[in-house]
Amino acid sequence: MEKYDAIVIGSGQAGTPLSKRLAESGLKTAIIEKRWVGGTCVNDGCSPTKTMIASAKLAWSVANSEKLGVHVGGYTVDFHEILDRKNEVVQRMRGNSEKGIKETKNLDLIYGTAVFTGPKEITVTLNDGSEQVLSADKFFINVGEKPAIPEIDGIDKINYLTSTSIMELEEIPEHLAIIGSGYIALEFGQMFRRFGSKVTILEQSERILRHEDEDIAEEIVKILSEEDIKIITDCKVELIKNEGHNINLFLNVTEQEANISCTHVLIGAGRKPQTTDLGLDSAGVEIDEKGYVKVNDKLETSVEGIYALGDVKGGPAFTHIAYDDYRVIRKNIIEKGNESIKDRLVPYCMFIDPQLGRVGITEQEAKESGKEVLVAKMPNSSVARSIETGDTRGMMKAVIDKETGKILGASVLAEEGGEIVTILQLAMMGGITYEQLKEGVFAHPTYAESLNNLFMTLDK
Ligand SMILES: Cc1cc2nc3c(=O)[nH]c(=O)nc-3n(C[C@H](O)[C@H](O)[C@H](O)COP(=O)(O)OP(=O)(O)OC[C@H]3O[C@@H](n4cnc5c(N)ncnc54)[C@H](O)[C@@H]3O)c2cc1C
Ligand SMILES: NC(=O)c1ccc[n+]([C@@H]2O[C@H](COP(=O)([O-])OP(=O)(O)OC[C@H]3O[C@@H](n4cnc5c(N)ncnc54)[C@H](O)[C@@H]3O)[C@@H](O)[C@H]2O)c1
Repeated sequence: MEKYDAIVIGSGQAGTPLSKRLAESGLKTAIIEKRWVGGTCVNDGCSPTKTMIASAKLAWSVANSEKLGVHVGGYTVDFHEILDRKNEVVQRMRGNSEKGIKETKNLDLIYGTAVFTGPKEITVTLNDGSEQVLSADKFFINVGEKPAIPEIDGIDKINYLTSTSIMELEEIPEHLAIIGSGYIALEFGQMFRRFGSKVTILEQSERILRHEDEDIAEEIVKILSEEDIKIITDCKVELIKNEGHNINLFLNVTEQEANISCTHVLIGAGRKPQTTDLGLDSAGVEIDEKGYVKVNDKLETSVEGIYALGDVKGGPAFTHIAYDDYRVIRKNIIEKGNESIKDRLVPYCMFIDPQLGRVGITEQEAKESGKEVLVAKMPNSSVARSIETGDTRGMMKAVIDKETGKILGASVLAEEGGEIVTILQLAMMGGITYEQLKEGVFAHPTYAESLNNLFMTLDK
């Protein structure tokens, strides 16, 4: 048995930088990865999707160029070239991460699948089939999530796609039906519609994006409908069947039976933690009823010296949150600090077009909490920059503490909504009030300048 000071399981967005810092601090460290360095974000998530979304956006811009007086005389989408570019981006990022690990002194990168086989002991089945038993004083679990497959009659008999396998398709689907209407459904749905697929989105709840404000969700439905994306809500997929080259989905839509025939089915119904085969019982690490590792606000598990970071601990599943988990652990363990994940801001951006940038609380959350708030709201048709660029889809809104004037949250559905909301996040971090933003001098005509106008709506 080989003994380490620290072992990181999973080379995701938290595990990779953490393993390097642990090793640099003088600890003999190993990082175990069963697949590829970089985890979901680099290999199956953020980077490949956003690379492909850039192609989809360009296709849409070309298709709509006449509105701005530019006539291009037709265009074609070469899916293979799009995939080649995506693969090149992914391989470059993965390669850089792997190189960084390999060049770090005191750090061993072991390719294999780790399973706890005792307290502070793991067995790694290496990719050549052999086994290694390793022990360490400290373990860091960063194994992430994988797509959750809903229990639907017949689902195992069809060749369904997940967010991972859809990026390896050889052809653009003729008709893509998507089960679910979250980030994965909406980002891939709009992307493939722009590549030429017919797209139908099937959501079991009464509306899409229930955690967002209703007006924001309605605006998104309107935008996607304008691109001929069909969204069916209140819909239960009861049975799925192959029918020749097609796949038939039998639906119960608001208690009416309906039927859809499509060529491909994408599952975008959430993700689940990769803890089932991790042997956490042998280590005594507690999980919740959904399989997420239970942690406190310092990311400590139920066993001293074992920590969990990133998606596997549940809660918001984003790359920047996994990375911030790394920061908390680094501060506490290497720099002897006293950091916590409690009350940290959780910004995010859904990369549909226009983007939905979000931070802090929504109007509906403010109402539920009974807090006295002001809500500033403005359509992008009032934004000079949007009018000039010819894209007035979407809206901006901010929730403000009535007593202090400080911003509590914001939703920006706009071109570069992710960047615009970050300005509001900075205001939240610095305690800047909405009145200061209303009177601030910002370069004309930028999206940032429209924040003057957003907060001026409160004068009326
Ligand atoms: C399609 C898609 C698009 C996304 N887009 C965005 C986005 O735009 N912005 C954003 O912030 N987030 C996005 N996300 C979410 C983001 O990818 C994740 O939140 C982030 O990657 C989580 O990182 P992590 O460190 O928790 O784990 P992961 O990155 O999932 O890494 C876990 C690693 O552990 C390895 N592993 C698992 N079990 C074992 C084991 N037993 N032994 C050894 N290794 C193991 C896995 O192979 C994997 O490499 C997206 C996700 C998906 C699926
Ligand atoms: N831009 C980003 O940051 C980004 C992009 C993609 C993915 N992600 C991450 O990946 C995670 C997973 O994304 P996701 O879109 O799969 O999950 P999600 O939780 O965002 O949405 C899943 C949706 O599927 C619906 N659903 C579940 N079962 C269903 C069924 N049987 N029939 C119909 N609808 C059903 C749910 O009601 C929900 O609306 C997200 O939580 C997010 O953290 C982030």
